[in-house]
Amino acid sequence: MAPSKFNSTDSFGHGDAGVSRPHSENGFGDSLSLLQSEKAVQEILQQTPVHGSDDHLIEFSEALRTVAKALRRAAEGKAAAQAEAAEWKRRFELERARNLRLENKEQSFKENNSVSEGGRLENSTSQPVLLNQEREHSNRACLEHGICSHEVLQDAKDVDSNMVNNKIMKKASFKLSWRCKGENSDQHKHDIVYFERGNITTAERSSKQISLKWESPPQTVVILTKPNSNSVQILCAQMVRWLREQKKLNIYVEPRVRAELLTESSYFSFVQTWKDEKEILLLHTKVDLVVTLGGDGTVLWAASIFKGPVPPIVPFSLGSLGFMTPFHSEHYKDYLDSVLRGPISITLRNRLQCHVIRDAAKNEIEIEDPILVLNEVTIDRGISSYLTNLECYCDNSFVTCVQGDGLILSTTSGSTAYSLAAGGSMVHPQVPGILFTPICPHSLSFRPLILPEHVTLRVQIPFNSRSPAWASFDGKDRKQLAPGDALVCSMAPWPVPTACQVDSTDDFFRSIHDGLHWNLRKTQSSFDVPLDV
Ligand SMILES: NC(=O)c1ccc[n+]([C@@H]2O[C@H](COP(=O)([O-])OP(=O)(O)OC[C@H]3O[C@@H](n4cnc5c(N)ncnc54)[C@H](O)[C@@H]3O)[C@@H](O)[C@H]2O)c1
Ligand SMILES: Nc1ncnc2c1ncn2[C@@H]1O[C@H](COP(=O)(O)OP(=O)(O)OP(=O)(O)O)[C@@H](O)[C@H]1O
Repeated sequence: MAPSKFNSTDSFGHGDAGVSRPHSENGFGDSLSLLQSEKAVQEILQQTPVHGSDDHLIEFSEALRTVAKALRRAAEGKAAAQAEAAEWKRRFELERARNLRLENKEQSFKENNSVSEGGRLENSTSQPVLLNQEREHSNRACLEHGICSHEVLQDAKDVDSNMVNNKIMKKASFKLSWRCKGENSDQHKHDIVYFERGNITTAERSSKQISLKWESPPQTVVILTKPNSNSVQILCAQMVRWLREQKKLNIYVEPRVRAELLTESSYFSFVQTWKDEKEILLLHTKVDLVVTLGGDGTVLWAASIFKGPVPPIVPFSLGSLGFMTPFHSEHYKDYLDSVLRGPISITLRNRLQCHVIRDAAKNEIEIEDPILVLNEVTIDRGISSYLTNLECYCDNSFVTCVQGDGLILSTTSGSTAYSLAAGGSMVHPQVPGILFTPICPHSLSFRPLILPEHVTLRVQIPFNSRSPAWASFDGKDRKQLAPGDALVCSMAPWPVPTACQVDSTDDFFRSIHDGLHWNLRKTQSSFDVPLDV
């Protein structure tokens, strides 16, 4: 992301940018007064009908309209800057938390000479050095061999919560690399585009198949299940027992599921769970693998639990459609066996990060927490019978105004869900892009778009909108957007890695064939008589 644009309210590119100067220059004070002034100007314009003969009034009202436009742009600049400020703040806090964690970790290794049995953390005086070396080595490996290497996520201040049977639980490390079909060597070229002797050649493509290889065995699994289903409950109990007895894994489930298991038998008392939101936020530091039992909704649910990094997910299909659930539950032992052994193909499913920017909160530094979606964010008319009136911007360029039932901003994973029903294209989940799909637009020429992954989209509810709009996130958590509010949306830095049954492409085609019966048609019969060629 580009550096903060606090002083760039004049970069909307609509011609009269000079009007929206930084606050001290334009004489209007802060954005609050900007928007109040805009409202006041709009009111004057509405209350004062101008007749064809009033030349001065026409001139005056034109000038007022220009001022109103300039004020709106300044306010929009503020909304974008707020979103960006929040993003930088979040990054800063993440970085600070990471540094603190590393410092604590090294400190705690210095203090504890021999932390656990089993020789894992013996020779602790040399451990910090080793950790540094490991980290350096892994960083180098990351740069040399793949898109990302591993990170050992032992949170020092969470040592207690990560201790099971007096053993420190260390997250399993793994390496992700491109799997190059047909390429003999493991060599990777890192420049994405080559420019040699005047010829431009692409070398790396982000849509190559990604392979996950465990560098230490996974130890902890969380199983997430669809509620209100007997078959899911039965399978869950069998899987927990098998993973514990045959694979010696630590197992987490949701509090509801733990209660169900304990009602069945006290045997399941080893199963762990979490108490509150704070513990859920730490789940990714303890869990090596996520297993979902349900349909696509359960995968969406699993993704929504992880507000930051997501461990690899193995989605078992116990629903009716299952676009994102390629594993059949009958063969769960074979599948889990091979996943735990690795290497496995994975699909890195991008998520969208959505910020709701309230007009009413324009003076506050804090804005609402971002919401991450795996399928899509939808802005629609809710229960209102009026057309939506959504002003859309891509980075700082005006895109269009959506007048219709609403707009879907979808990931490529979500392209087979609501966006598809609204006429959007189906897109392979590893294609980096954001789908811009209108819902029942009241115009003959509004075709859906696919935009590059790096853009920031902003959907603004104008003050003259007849009614509020509603945003929903993966079909849930509806939020009202009042006139003046905006939704800012960009690609999140934390994708959802889902295990493939075969590979990303094979799984994708299988899902559209089996799930949608895509382009299924009786084969046309051949001619009965031989063709005269
Ligand atoms: N008109 C529509 O098609 C429509 C309307 C509302 C919501 N939805 C979709 O439902 C999703 C929420 O799913 P849920 O299971 O929690 O709700 P749900 O139980 O109402 O199921 C919605 C259906 O959408 C399917 N689905 C979900 N994600 C999919 C994907 N990525 N590809 C193909 N199909 C997918 C599910 O399998 C299910 O059959 C939303 O994110 C939205 O995409 C679709
Ligand atoms: N662990 C969970 N806790 C709460 N709600 C869940 C959980 N898992 C799934 N859900 C919700 O339950 C609903 C149904 O789940 P899911 O889509 O997986 O099942 P399904 O409808 O049988 O499958 P399909 O979507 O393939 O038809 C969804 O709305 C989903 O958000």
